[in-house]
Amino acid sequence: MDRIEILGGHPLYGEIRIQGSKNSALPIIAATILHRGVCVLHNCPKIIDVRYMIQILIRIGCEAHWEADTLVIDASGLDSSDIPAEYAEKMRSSIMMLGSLLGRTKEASIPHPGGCVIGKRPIDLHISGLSRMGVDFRESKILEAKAQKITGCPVELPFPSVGATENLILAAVLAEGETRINGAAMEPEIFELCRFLKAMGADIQGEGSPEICIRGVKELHDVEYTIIPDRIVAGTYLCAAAATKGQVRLLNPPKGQLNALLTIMRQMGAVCRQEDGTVVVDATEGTHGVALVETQPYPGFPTDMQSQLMAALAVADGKSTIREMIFEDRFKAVDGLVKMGAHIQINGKEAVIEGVSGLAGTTVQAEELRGGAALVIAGLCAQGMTYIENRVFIDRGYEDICRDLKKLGGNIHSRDS
Ligand SMILES: CC(=O)N[C@H]1[C@@H](OP(=O)(O)OP(=O)(O)OC[C@H]2O[C@@H](n3ccc(=O)[nH]c3=O)[C@H](O)[C@@H]2O)O[C@H](CO)[C@@H](O)[C@@H]1O
Ligand SMILES: C=C(OP(=O)(O)O)C(=O)O
Repeated sequence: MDRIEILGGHPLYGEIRIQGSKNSALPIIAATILHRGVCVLHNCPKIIDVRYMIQILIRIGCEAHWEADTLVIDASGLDSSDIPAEYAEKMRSSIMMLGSLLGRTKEASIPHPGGCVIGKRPIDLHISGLSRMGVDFRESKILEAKAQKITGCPVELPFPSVGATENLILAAVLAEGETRINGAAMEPEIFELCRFLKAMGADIQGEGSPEICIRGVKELHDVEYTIIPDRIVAGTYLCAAAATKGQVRLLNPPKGQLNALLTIMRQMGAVCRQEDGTVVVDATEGTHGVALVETQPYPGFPTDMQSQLMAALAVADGKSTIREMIFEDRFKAVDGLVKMGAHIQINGKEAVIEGVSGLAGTTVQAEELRGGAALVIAGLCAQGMTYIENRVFIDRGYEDICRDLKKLGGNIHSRDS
Protein backbone atom coordinates (compact mmCIF):
# COMPACT_ATOMS: atom_id res chain seq x y z
CA MET A 1 0.00 0.00 0.00
CA ASP A 2 1.22 3.51 -0.82
CA ARG A 3 1.82 5.48 2.35
CA ILE A 4 3.63 8.36 3.97
CA GLU A 5 5.83 7.83 7.03
CA ILE A 6 6.64 10.73 9.34
CA LEU A 7 8.82 10.96 12.42
CA GLY A 8 7.26 14.04 13.97
CA GLY A 9 7.94 16.44 16.76
CA HIS A 10 10.21 18.96 14.96
CA PRO A 11 9.35 22.55 14.03
CA LEU A 12 9.50 23.27 10.28
CA TYR A 13 11.93 25.96 9.20
CA GLY A 14 12.93 27.28 5.81
CA GLU A 15 11.71 28.51 2.46
CA ILE A 16 9.77 26.82 -0.29
CA ARG A 17 8.59 27.39 -3.87
CA ILE A 18 4.98 26.49 -4.47
CA GLN A 19 3.89 24.22 -7.36
CA GLY A 20 1.37 25.30 -10.01
CA SER A 21 -2.28 25.33 -8.98
CA LYS A 22 -4.39 22.17 -9.39
CA ASN A 23 -7.71 23.97 -9.53
CA SER A 24 -6.41 26.50 -12.02
CA ALA A 25 -4.58 24.02 -14.27
CA LEU A 26 -7.49 21.55 -14.63
CA PRO A 27 -10.17 23.85 -16.14
CA ILE A 28 -7.48 25.45 -18.29
CA ILE A 29 -6.45 22.06 -19.66
CA ALA A 30 -10.13 21.40 -20.41
CA ALA A 31 -10.30 24.81 -22.13
CA THR A 32 -7.45 23.97 -24.51
CA ILE A 33 -9.77 21.84 -26.65
CA LEU A 34 -11.79 24.91 -27.61
CA HIS A 35 -8.88 25.76 -29.92
CA ARG A 36 -7.99 23.71 -33.00
CA GLY A 37 -4.29 24.30 -32.38
CA VAL A 38 -1.53 24.43 -29.77
CA CYS A 39 -1.60 25.64 -26.15
CA VAL A 40 1.60 25.81 -24.09
CA LEU A 41 1.11 25.73 -20.31
CA HIS A 42 4.13 26.57 -18.17
CA ASN A 43 4.41 25.67 -14.47
CA CYS A 44 1.81 22.94 -14.84
CA PRO A 45 1.68 20.75 -11.70
CA LYS A 46 2.63 17.08 -12.20
CA ILE A 47 -0.19 15.73 -10.06
CA ILE A 48 -2.43 12.71 -10.58
CA ASP A 49 -5.46 14.77 -11.62
CA VAL A 50 -3.46 16.51 -14.35
CA ARG A 51 -2.17 13.15 -15.59
CA TYR A 52 -5.77 11.83 -15.76
CA MET A 53 -6.87 14.96 -17.62
CA ILE A 54 -4.07 14.41 -20.15
CA GLN A 55 -5.24 10.80 -20.65
CA ILE A 56 -8.75 12.06 -21.31
CA LEU A 57 -7.45 14.48 -23.96
CA ILE A 58 -5.37 11.77 -25.62
CA ARG A 59 -8.39 9.41 -25.72
CA ILE A 60 -10.43 12.01 -27.61
CA GLY A 61 -7.74 12.55 -30.23
CA CYS A 62 -5.56 15.34 -28.84
CA GLU A 63 -1.78 15.25 -28.54
CA ALA A 64 -0.09 16.20 -25.27
CA HIS A 65 3.49 16.05 -24.03
CA TRP A 66 5.68 17.47 -21.26
CA GLU A 67 8.79 19.61 -21.72
CA ALA A 68 10.12 19.82 -18.11
CA ASP A 69 7.22 21.45 -16.22
CA THR A 70 5.60 22.78 -19.39
CA LEU A 71 2.61 20.93 -20.82
CA VAL A 72 2.10 21.26 -24.59
CA ILE A 73 -1.35 20.36 -25.92
CA ASP A 74 -2.33 20.17 -29.57
CA ALA A 75 -6.10 19.76 -29.84
CA SER A 76 -6.30 20.02 -33.63
CA GLY A 77 -6.90 16.26 -34.00
CA LEU A 78 -9.86 16.00 -31.59
CA ASP A 79 -12.17 13.37 -33.04
CA SER A 80 -14.43 12.17 -30.21
CA SER A 81 -16.83 13.65 -27.65
CA ASP A 82 -16.94 10.54 -25.42
CA ILE A 83 -15.13 11.00 -22.12
CA PRO A 84 -13.79 7.64 -20.80
CA ALA A 85 -15.25 6.61 -17.45
CA GLU A 86 -11.99 5.16 -16.15
CA TYR A 87 -10.59 8.70 -15.79
CA ALA A 88 -13.76 10.80 -15.47
CA GLU A 89 -14.93 8.89 -12.42
CA LYS A 90 -11.64 9.46 -10.60
CA MET A 91 -11.67 13.27 -10.73
CA ARG A 92 -14.02 16.19 -10.32
CA SER A 93 -12.63 18.31 -13.11
CA SER A 94 -13.63 15.82 -15.81
CA ILE A 95 -16.96 17.69 -15.72
CA MET A 96 -15.17 20.73 -17.18
CA MET A 97 -14.95 18.76 -20.44
CA LEU A 98 -18.74 19.22 -20.71
CA GLY A 99 -18.59 22.96 -21.42
CA SER A 100 -15.51 22.78 -23.59
CA LEU A 101 -16.70 19.80 -25.70
CA LEU A 102 -20.06 21.52 -26.21
CA GLY A 103 -18.18 24.64 -27.29
CA ARG A 104 -16.03 22.69 -29.76
CA THR A 105 -18.33 19.90 -31.07
CA LYS A 106 -21.82 20.77 -29.72
CA GLU A 107 -22.02 17.38 -28.04
CA ALA A 108 -20.58 15.50 -25.10
CA SER A 109 -20.97 12.15 -23.41
CA ILE A 110 -19.64 12.21 -19.84
CA PRO A 111 -19.90 9.88 -16.83
CA HIS A 112 -20.70 11.49 -13.47
CA PRO A 113 -17.48 13.12 -12.19
CA GLY A 114 -15.52 11.73 -9.23
CA GLY A 115 -13.17 13.77 -7.03
CA CYS A 116 -13.12 14.16 -3.27
CA VAL A 117 -16.09 12.50 -1.55
CA ILE A 118 -16.92 15.44 0.69
CA GLY A 119 -20.63 15.82 0.03
CA LYS A 120 -23.29 15.12 -2.57
CA ARG A 121 -21.74 17.43 -5.19
CA PRO A 122 -24.63 17.52 -7.69
CA ILE A 123 -24.24 19.17 -11.12
CA ASP A 124 -27.76 20.58 -11.42
CA LEU A 125 -26.50 24.17 -11.76
CA HIS A 126 -24.20 23.17 -14.64
CA ILE A 127 -27.09 21.44 -16.41
CA SER A 128 -29.72 24.14 -15.89
CA GLY A 129 -27.34 26.92 -17.03
CA LEU A 130 -26.23 25.03 -20.14
CA SER A 131 -29.85 24.09 -20.93
CA ARG A 132 -30.68 27.80 -21.09
CA MET A 133 -27.97 28.10 -23.74
CA GLY A 134 -29.72 25.55 -25.94
CA VAL A 135 -28.19 22.26 -24.78
CA ASP A 136 -30.43 19.17 -24.48
CA PHE A 137 -29.50 16.62 -21.81
CA ARG A 138 -30.28 12.95 -21.45
CA GLU A 139 -29.22 11.56 -18.09
CA SER A 140 -28.73 7.90 -17.27
CA LYS A 141 -25.45 6.48 -15.97
CA ILE A 142 -23.76 8.67 -18.56
CA LEU A 143 -24.71 12.29 -19.16
CA GLU A 144 -25.43 12.88 -22.86
CA ALA A 145 -25.48 16.51 -24.01
CA LYS A 146 -26.23 17.83 -27.49
CA ALA A 147 -27.06 21.18 -29.06
CA GLN A 148 -28.01 22.34 -32.56
CA LYS A 149 -26.38 25.60 -31.66
CA ILE A 150 -25.13 27.15 -28.42
CA THR A 151 -26.69 30.54 -27.88
CA GLY A 152 -25.51 33.14 -25.38
CA CYS A 153 -28.12 34.29 -22.84
CA PRO A 154 -28.38 35.65 -19.29
CA VAL A 155 -27.81 32.95 -16.64
CA GLU A 156 -28.47 33.48 -12.93
CA LEU A 157 -26.58 31.18 -10.53
CA PRO A 158 -28.42 30.82 -7.20
CA PHE A 159 -25.09 29.81 -5.58
CA PRO A 160 -21.63 30.85 -6.86
CA SER A 161 -20.57 27.34 -7.88
CA VAL A 162 -16.98 27.30 -9.12
CA GLY A 163 -17.52 24.39 -11.50
CA ALA A 164 -20.83 25.67 -12.90
CA THR A 165 -19.31 29.12 -13.52
CA GLU A 166 -16.37 27.50 -15.34
CA ASN A 167 -18.59 25.26 -17.48
CA LEU A 168 -20.79 28.17 -18.52
CA ILE A 169 -17.76 30.27 -19.46
CA LEU A 170 -16.31 27.38 -21.49
CA ALA A 171 -19.55 26.83 -23.39
CA ALA A 172 -20.00 30.57 -24.00
CA VAL A 173 -16.60 31.37 -25.54
CA LEU A 174 -17.50 30.10 -29.03
CA ALA A 175 -21.30 30.49 -28.65
CA GLU A 176 -23.46 32.80 -30.74
CA GLY A 177 -24.11 36.07 -28.95
CA GLU A 178 -23.58 37.24 -25.38
CA THR A 179 -23.73 35.19 -22.17
CA ARG A 180 -24.08 37.17 -18.95
CA ILE A 181 -23.51 35.09 -15.79
CA ASN A 182 -24.99 36.66 -12.66
CA GLY A 183 -23.99 35.27 -9.29
CA ALA A 184 -20.72 33.92 -10.74
CA ALA A 185 -18.03 32.48 -8.46
CA MET A 186 -15.19 34.93 -7.78
CA GLU A 187 -12.41 32.41 -7.01
CA PRO A 188 -8.98 33.31 -8.46
CA GLU A 189 -9.19 30.15 -10.58
CA ILE A 190 -12.16 31.68 -12.47
CA PHE A 191 -10.16 34.85 -13.08
CA GLU A 192 -7.25 32.75 -14.35
CA LEU A 193 -9.43 30.65 -16.65
CA CYS A 194 -10.69 33.89 -18.19
CA ARG A 195 -7.16 35.31 -18.42
CA PHE A 196 -6.11 32.17 -20.31
CA LEU A 197 -9.14 32.29 -22.62
CA LYS A 198 -8.63 36.00 -23.31
CA ALA A 199 -4.99 35.34 -24.16
CA MET A 200 -6.37 32.84 -26.75
CA GLY A 201 -8.71 35.44 -28.23
CA ALA A 202 -11.92 35.13 -26.17
CA ASP A 203 -14.01 38.23 -25.43
CA ILE A 204 -14.72 38.25 -21.67
CA GLN A 205 -15.41 41.02 -19.18
CA GLY A 206 -16.06 41.12 -15.44
CA GLU A 207 -14.04 38.04 -14.42
CA GLY A 208 -13.30 38.18 -10.68
CA SER A 209 -16.69 39.86 -10.06
CA PRO A 210 -20.13 38.22 -9.66
CA GLU A 211 -21.16 39.35 -13.14
CA ILE A 212 -19.19 37.93 -16.05
CA CYS A 213 -20.02 38.77 -19.65
CA ILE A 214 -18.77 36.55 -22.50
CA ARG A 215 -19.33 37.50 -26.14
CA GLY A 216 -18.91 34.54 -28.45
CA VAL A 217 -16.04 34.68 -30.96
CA LYS A 218 -15.60 32.63 -34.16
CA GLU A 219 -12.22 31.11 -33.37
CA LEU A 220 -9.24 31.17 -31.01
CA HIS A 221 -5.49 31.19 -31.59
CA ASP A 222 -2.35 29.52 -30.20
CA VAL A 223 -1.36 30.64 -26.72
CA GLU A 224 1.44 30.39 -24.16
CA TYR A 225 0.44 30.83 -20.52
CA THR A 226 1.89 30.28 -17.02
CA ILE A 227 -0.20 28.52 -14.33
CA ILE A 228 -0.31 30.47 -11.02
CA PRO A 229 1.08 29.04 -7.75
CA ASP A 230 -1.35 26.87 -5.80
CA ARG A 231 -2.96 28.84 -2.95
CA ILE A 232 -4.10 25.67 -1.16
CA VAL A 233 -0.66 24.02 -1.27
CA ALA A 234 0.80 27.33 -0.03
CA GLY A 235 -1.75 27.44 2.79
CA THR A 236 -1.06 23.81 3.69
CA TYR A 237 2.62 24.56 4.30
CA LEU A 238 1.74 27.66 6.35
CA CYS A 239 -0.56 25.51 8.50
CA ALA A 240 2.29 23.00 8.89
CA ALA A 241 4.50 25.88 10.14
CA ALA A 242 1.79 26.94 12.62
CA ALA A 243 1.16 23.38 13.84
CA THR A 244 4.84 22.62 14.42
CA LYS A 245 5.55 26.10 15.89
CA GLY A 246 8.06 26.79 13.15
CA GLN A 247 8.74 29.49 10.57
CA VAL A 248 8.17 29.12 6.83
CA ARG A 249 8.73 31.51 3.94
CA LEU A 250 6.85 31.10 0.66
CA LEU A 251 9.13 32.29 -2.14
CA ASN A 252 6.37 32.66 -4.77
CA PRO A 253 3.12 33.15 -2.84
CA PRO A 254 -0.06 33.39 -4.89
CA LYS A 255 -0.63 37.14 -4.97
CA GLY A 256 -3.41 38.44 -2.72
CA GLN A 257 -5.00 34.98 -2.43
CA LEU A 258 -3.93 34.05 1.10
CA ASN A 259 -5.63 36.96 2.90
CA ALA A 260 -8.41 34.95 4.57
CA LEU A 261 -5.90 32.38 5.88
CA LEU A 262 -3.36 34.99 7.03
CA THR A 263 -6.11 36.83 8.94
CA ILE A 264 -6.86 33.63 10.88
CA MET A 265 -3.15 32.90 11.41
CA ARG A 266 -2.71 36.37 12.93
CA GLN A 267 -5.71 35.71 15.21
CA MET A 268 -3.90 32.51 16.26
CA GLY A 269 -0.91 34.60 17.34
CA ALA A 270 1.43 33.78 14.43
CA VAL A 271 3.47 36.65 13.02
CA CYS A 272 2.72 36.98 9.29
CA ARG A 273 4.85 39.25 7.12
CA GLN A 274 4.92 40.06 3.40
CA GLU A 275 8.55 40.80 2.42
CA ASP A 276 9.93 41.46 -1.09
CA GLY A 277 7.22 39.42 -2.74
CA THR A 278 7.49 36.55 -0.23
CA VAL A 279 5.19 35.62 2.66
CA VAL A 280 6.58 34.54 6.05
CA VAL A 281 4.62 32.89 8.85
CA ASP A 282 6.42 32.70 12.19
CA ALA A 283 4.69 30.62 14.87
CA THR A 284 7.75 30.07 17.07
CA GLU A 285 6.07 31.87 20.00
CA GLY A 286 3.20 29.35 19.91
CA THR A 287 -0.42 29.65 18.76
CA HIS A 288 -3.86 29.86 20.34
CA GLY A 289 -7.36 28.93 19.21
CA VAL A 290 -9.82 31.16 17.36
CA ALA A 291 -13.48 31.66 18.32
CA LEU A 292 -15.00 30.84 14.91
CA VAL A 293 -13.77 30.12 11.40
CA GLU A 294 -16.48 29.75 8.78
CA THR A 295 -15.77 28.48 5.26
CA GLN A 296 -17.29 30.64 2.51
CA PRO A 297 -16.94 31.22 -1.22
CA TYR A 298 -13.98 33.44 -2.17
CA PRO A 299 -12.88 35.86 -0.77
CA GLY A 300 -14.05 34.04 2.39
CA PHE A 301 -12.06 31.31 4.14
CA PRO A 302 -11.62 28.44 1.61
CA THR A 303 -13.21 25.09 2.31
CA ASP A 304 -10.11 23.49 0.74
CA MET A 305 -8.05 24.84 3.72
CA GLN A 306 -10.48 23.79 6.43
CA SER A 307 -8.96 20.39 7.32
CA GLN A 308 -5.37 21.65 7.34
CA LEU A 309 -6.33 24.56 9.59
CA MET A 310 -8.13 22.10 11.87
CA ALA A 311 -4.89 20.14 12.28
CA ALA A 312 -3.09 23.36 13.31
CA LEU A 313 -5.90 24.34 15.73
CA ALA A 314 -5.83 20.85 17.27
CA VAL A 315 -2.47 21.74 18.86
CA ALA A 316 -3.11 25.45 19.52
CA ASP A 317 -3.88 26.62 23.10
CA GLY A 318 -7.59 26.80 23.92
CA LYS A 319 -10.83 26.24 22.09
CA SER A 320 -11.75 26.87 18.43
CA THR A 321 -14.84 26.32 16.33
CA ILE A 322 -14.87 25.60 12.58
CA ARG A 323 -18.14 25.86 10.66
CA GLU A 324 -18.12 24.16 7.22
CA MET A 325 -20.59 26.02 5.00
CA ILE A 326 -19.76 24.63 1.53
CA PHE A 327 -19.75 20.81 1.69
CA GLU A 328 -21.94 18.57 3.91
CA ASP A 329 -19.31 15.92 4.62
CA ARG A 330 -15.95 17.60 4.90
CA PHE A 331 -14.77 16.53 8.37
CA LYS A 332 -13.20 13.32 7.02
CA ALA A 333 -9.85 13.93 8.77
CA VAL A 334 -11.39 14.08 12.24
CA ASP A 335 -11.28 10.33 12.97
CA GLY A 336 -7.55 10.24 12.20
CA LEU A 337 -6.82 13.40 14.19
CA VAL A 338 -8.75 12.05 17.19
CA LYS A 339 -6.89 8.72 16.91
CA MET A 340 -3.68 10.77 17.21
CA GLY A 341 -4.93 12.41 20.41
CA ALA A 342 -6.82 15.51 19.19
CA HIS A 343 -9.97 16.60 21.06
CA ILE A 344 -12.57 17.36 18.38
CA GLN A 345 -16.36 17.11 18.60
CA ILE A 346 -18.55 17.28 15.50
CA ASN A 347 -22.04 18.65 15.67
CA GLY A 348 -23.61 19.01 12.20
CA LYS A 349 -21.75 21.73 10.30
CA GLU A 350 -19.57 22.57 13.32
CA ALA A 351 -16.38 21.09 14.70
CA VAL A 352 -15.35 22.19 18.19
CA ILE A 353 -11.65 21.76 18.80
CA GLU A 354 -10.06 21.81 22.27
CA GLY A 355 -6.35 22.31 21.69
CA VAL A 356 -4.05 19.65 23.20
CA SER A 357 -0.40 20.03 24.11
CA GLY A 358 0.73 17.25 21.77
CA LEU A 359 -0.31 14.44 19.42
CA ALA A 360 1.00 10.88 19.23
CA GLY A 361 1.99 9.10 16.04
CA THR A 362 -0.01 6.08 14.88
CA THR A 363 -1.43 4.58 11.65
CA VAL A 364 -4.20 6.61 10.02
CA GLN A 365 -6.05 6.54 6.68
CA ALA A 366 -6.28 9.42 4.22
CA GLU A 367 -9.86 9.39 2.93
CA GLU A 368 -9.60 12.37 0.59
CA LEU A 369 -7.13 14.99 -0.60
CA ARG A 370 -7.17 17.82 1.94
CA GLY A 371 -8.08 15.57 4.85
CA GLY A 372 -4.98 13.57 3.94
CA ALA A 373 -2.87 16.74 3.97
CA ALA A 374 -4.28 17.53 7.43
CA LEU A 375 -3.07 14.14 8.69
CA VAL A 376 0.39 14.91 7.28
CA ILE A 377 0.42 18.17 9.27
CA ALA A 378 -0.66 16.28 12.40
CA GLY A 379 2.08 13.68 11.78
CA LEU A 380 4.72 16.43 11.55
CA CYS A 381 3.92 17.66 15.07
CA ALA A 382 3.12 14.28 16.66
CA GLN A 383 5.62 12.45 18.86
CA GLY A 384 6.87 9.21 17.29
CA MET A 385 6.01 7.63 13.93
CA THR A 386 2.85 8.39 11.95
CA TYR A 387 1.88 6.19 8.98
CA ILE A 388 -0.64 7.73 6.58
CA GLU A 389 -2.17 5.17 4.26
CA ASN A 390 -3.75 5.90 0.84
CA ARG A 391 -1.18 8.49 -0.24
CA VAL A 392 -2.87 8.39 -3.66
CA PHE A 393 -5.54 10.83 -2.44
CA ILE A 394 -2.87 13.35 -1.47
CA ASP A 395 -1.04 12.89 -4.78
CA ARG A 396 -4.21 14.09 -6.55
CA GLY A 397 -3.29 17.64 -5.57
CA TYR A 398 0.29 17.74 -4.22
CA GLU A 399 3.14 17.16 -6.67
CA ASP A 400 5.38 15.71 -3.97
CA ILE A 401 4.37 16.65 -0.45
CA CYS A 402 7.26 14.67 1.07
CA ARG A 403 9.86 16.43 -1.12
CA ASP A 404 8.46 19.84 -0.13
CA LEU A 405 8.20 19.15 3.59
CA LYS A 406 11.65 17.55 3.66
CA LYS A 407 13.01 20.86 2.34
CA LEU A 408 11.47 22.50 5.41
CA GLY A 409 13.17 20.00 7.74
CA GLY A 410 10.39 17.44 8.05
CA ASN A 411 11.39 13.82 8.63
CA ILE A 412 8.94 12.45 6.07
CA HIS A 413 9.11 9.71 3.44
CA SER A 414 6.95 8.08 0.83
CA ARG A 415 6.71 4.28 0.63
CA ASP A 416 5.22 2.13 -2.09
CA SER A 417 4.65 -1.53 -1.44
C1 LIG B 1 -11.53 21.10 -9.31
C2 LIG B 1 -11.99 22.25 -8.47
O1 LIG B 1 -11.82 23.40 -8.83
N1 LIG B 1 -12.55 21.93 -7.32
C3 LIG B 1 -12.96 22.98 -6.42
C4 LIG B 1 -14.36 23.44 -6.78
O2 LIG B 1 -15.21 22.30 -6.69
P1 LIG B 1 -16.68 22.38 -7.31
O3 LIG B 1 -16.64 23.14 -8.57
O4 LIG B 1 -17.20 21.01 -7.33
O5 LIG B 1 -17.41 23.23 -6.20
P2 LIG B 1 -18.72 24.11 -6.32
O6 LIG B 1 -18.36 25.53 -6.05
O7 LIG B 1 -19.42 23.79 -7.57
O8 LIG B 1 -19.58 23.54 -5.11
C5 LIG B 1 -19.90 24.29 -3.98
C6 LIG B 1 -21.23 23.85 -3.41
O9 LIG B 1 -22.26 23.99 -4.39
C7 LIG B 1 -22.97 22.79 -4.54
N2 LIG B 1 -23.39 22.64 -5.96
C8 LIG B 1 -22.45 22.80 -6.94
C9 LIG B 1 -22.81 22.66 -8.27
C10 LIG B 1 -24.13 22.33 -8.58
O10 LIG B 1 -24.51 22.17 -9.75
N3 LIG B 1 -25.03 22.16 -7.56
C11 LIG B 1 -24.69 22.32 -6.25
O11 LIG B 1 -25.52 22.16 -5.35
C12 LIG B 1 -21.97 21.70 -4.13
O12 LIG B 1 -22.61 20.50 -3.76
C13 LIG B 1 -21.26 22.37 -2.98
O13 LIG B 1 -22.03 22.23 -1.80
O14 LIG B 1 -14.76 24.44 -5.85
C14 LIG B 1 -14.84 23.97 -4.50
C15 LIG B 1 -15.39 25.11 -3.65
O15 LIG B 1 -14.47 26.15 -3.59
C16 LIG B 1 -13.49 23.48 -4.04
O16 LIG B 1 -13.63 22.90 -2.77
C17 LIG B 1 -12.92 22.46 -5.00
O17 LIG B 1 -11.57 22.20 -4.68
C1 LIG C 1 -12.09 19.20 -3.27
C2 LIG C 1 -10.98 19.32 -4.00
O1 LIG C 1 -10.80 18.81 -5.23
P1 LIG C 1 -11.86 18.21 -6.28
O2 LIG C 1 -12.93 19.25 -6.49
O3 LIG C 1 -11.02 18.02 -7.50
O4 LIG C 1 -12.39 16.95 -5.70
C3 LIG C 1 -9.79 20.05 -3.51
O5 LIG C 1 -8.92 20.40 -4.34
O6 LIG C 1 -9.69 20.29 -2.30
